[in-house]
Amino acid sequence: MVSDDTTADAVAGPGGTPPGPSAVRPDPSADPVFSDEDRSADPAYRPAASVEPAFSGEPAATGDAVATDPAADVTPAFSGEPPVDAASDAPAGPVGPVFAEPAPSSVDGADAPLGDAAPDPAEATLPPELAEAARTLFGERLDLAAAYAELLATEGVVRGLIGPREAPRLWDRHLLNCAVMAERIPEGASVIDVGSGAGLPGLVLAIARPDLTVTLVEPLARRVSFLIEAVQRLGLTRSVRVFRGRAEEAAAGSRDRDPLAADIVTARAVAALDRLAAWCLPLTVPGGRLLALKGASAADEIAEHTDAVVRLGGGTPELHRCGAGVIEPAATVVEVVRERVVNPPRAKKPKRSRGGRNRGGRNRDR
Ligand SMILES: C[S@@+](CC[C@H](N)C(=O)[O-])C[C@H]1O[C@@H](n2cnc3c(N)ncnc32)[C@H](O)[C@@H]1O
Repeated sequence: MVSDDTTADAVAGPGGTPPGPSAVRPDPSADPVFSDEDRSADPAYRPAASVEPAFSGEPAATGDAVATDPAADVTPAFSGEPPVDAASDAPAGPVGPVFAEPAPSSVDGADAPLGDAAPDPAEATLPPELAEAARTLFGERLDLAAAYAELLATEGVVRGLIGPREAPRLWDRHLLNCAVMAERIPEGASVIDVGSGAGLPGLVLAIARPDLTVTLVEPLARRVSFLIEAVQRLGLTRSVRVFRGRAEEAAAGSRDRDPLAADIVTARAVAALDRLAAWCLPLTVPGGRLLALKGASAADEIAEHTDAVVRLGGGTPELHRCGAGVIEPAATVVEVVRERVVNPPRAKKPKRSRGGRNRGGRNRDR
């Protein structure tokens, strides 16, 4: 369905759901935002038979994104760094640190059969009943939020990042629901949004809170391409950057790049709490916090995964209702403080026999 020939340009430039209840809807945790996009269309996708277990749509809030992550081979890079070749995902030559031009429609998804789902910018119109909440949360940046909503309802749908049925529900389900997380974020904080997808909640927070510096971490090429263009079109290049890669890669750093870290790490609909803690706590400065936007499963996840979170250096996860009195119902956010720095277990060296060969090898030679 949707091709991703935009990848090289996208990574050359600088720069999907969830849960959480919304102002007028039931808990969406069981109803992921992303459309069932054709994962095989993404160049980072590896078919189940050759690399990994079958991919069953988007990882849900409790899903196992690691085992099924089709982006395992992606070369991590900041936007502005050397691009990734669209076809192979191999690093290509260097390019200037400028945004890619918005991709021509012939390569960014116009080939996809849109049918009745042809995007209608009017669907991104702020419903009157949500206007007050939106004004409260976005203040004088409400126009910017509206521009982002329109981008999601048009390009986001065309590129298969947002299901067409989501377009009329963008404000309550996504923008407002994510924006309320801002109340848990201190003034001037640095934020890393893990598994940003189409920019949720990271871009929403950057819009609502110009005092924040936000890094969007996302491994999949097509989403990164969208994020880069969104950052450019919304004029957020000074406060938002896009890192293409997995959270684990962002935290590990490389020969050329320091590990990433921030005061606050956010995530929505990326993985269950134990896995999220394993990915996100290493990205959190000591004393900083992981904020996971969750749905109805939040309390169960806390009960199930507290031990694992604590083993990973986190404090006891706390459940917070955000946006009370602004959106109905309030959003559910699980908060974990990084209390201790726990180093990942070191890989064991293979045991060697006296002759210097490992046992497995000797046995095999027999
Ligand atoms: C269901 S989508 C949610 C997107 C967005 N947060 C939202 O709420 O709409 C999950 C996202 O997590 C990303 N992801 C999966 N594993 C990841 C990892 N290890 N590090 C960073 N992102 C990851 C996927 O590529 C995907 O874009």
